[in-house]
Amino acid sequence: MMTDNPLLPLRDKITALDKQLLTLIAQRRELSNQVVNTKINANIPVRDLERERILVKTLIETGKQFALDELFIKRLYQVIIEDSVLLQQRLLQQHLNHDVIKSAKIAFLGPKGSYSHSAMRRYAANHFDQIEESSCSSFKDIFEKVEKADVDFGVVPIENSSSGSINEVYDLLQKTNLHIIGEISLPIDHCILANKQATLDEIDTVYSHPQPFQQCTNFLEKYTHWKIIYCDSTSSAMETVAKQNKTNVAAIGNKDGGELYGLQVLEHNFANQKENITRFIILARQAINVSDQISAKTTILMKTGQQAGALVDALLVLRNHNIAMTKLESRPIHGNPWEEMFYIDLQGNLDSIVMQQALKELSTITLFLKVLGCYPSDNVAQ
Ligand SMILES: C=C(O[C@@H]1C=C(C(=O)O)C=C[C@H]1O)C(=O)O
Repeated sequence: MMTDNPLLPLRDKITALDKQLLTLIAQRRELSNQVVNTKINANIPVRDLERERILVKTLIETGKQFALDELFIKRLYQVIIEDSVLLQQRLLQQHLNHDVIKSAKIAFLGPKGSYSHSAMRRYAANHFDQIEESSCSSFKDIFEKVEKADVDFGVVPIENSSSGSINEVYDLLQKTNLHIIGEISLPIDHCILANKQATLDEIDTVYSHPQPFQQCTNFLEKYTHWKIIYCDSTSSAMETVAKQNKTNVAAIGNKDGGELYGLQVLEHNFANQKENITRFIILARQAINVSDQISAKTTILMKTGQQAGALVDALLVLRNHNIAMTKLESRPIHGNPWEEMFYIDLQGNLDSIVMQQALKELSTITLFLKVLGCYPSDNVAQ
């Protein structure tokens, strides 16, 4: 005989409360939307860290009355405020660039189900009403499709918190005329994905893109008998495993992608760094303007002379203008052995007076200097 689930009445109440919570969050978002209009008219910066600090402090006090934990409230509002700030940044950017792009064609490393696909979808959801997805089999292919105007934008990974820079992408940036117009960071939870019925003990062959293998070396040391096979993307690895339909093969990729190919998760969250994050950049043929009311990043490419202290001299220019550097990367210049190209991510707007002055000074002491792009920073740390 069927018995009624005793949890049902309470679960119904929880569901009803959750609906109210979402309604309130949507109302809060709408207010944030109105706030940005006032900020545009009065030229006020989007971010107000002091207001955020006082707000969270007050909420923690209020939470105490309901026995709510301080850390819980901090985490909850970090997410809510981040969403609010990113929403305002996007609205401001649309206002400045007059570009509410309804429909866009975007290239990514595919097939569907790759991390690049997830990053592309997340970026697109916040920027366009409609998209046409263009799946590519290499990073080079993505660059070429944007350059040839086969697509409007390209999304490529640039660095990962476990394995570091994605050199192939840095090398392609050296030769392209494309501009970086945005960035998006995606938490990466690698999974061992196998066909139904398979168990971890049976696996002897693992397919994936070289990147996940690099990010999971500690975990892979436990399985030295696994044969490792490189693929164009994590999703093509999943596709291969699903097609073979055997119980001794597996792919490393993400859970959602695995579902798409009918694979089960045997193990997950095993990257060398527990917080495994990949930062992706968005490429376009045209540079964008970034509002001085939001936090911006400028990426430059430069080649210094080979004399002692040449790089230090260049970095001193940045320090003297109080420009913070969030990343410095160097890559060999093809055809010029032992010469290096430097990639620098700077905190600041390309159009600001300090940045313009710093770049002017840098151009006099470097052999080559190019701005790869200025774009809104997606880092909304509090
Ligand atoms: C909503 C505002 O914009 C930003 C977002 C905030 C929020 O979501 O609470 C608070 C301060 C600002 O950084 C505001 O200025 O009030």
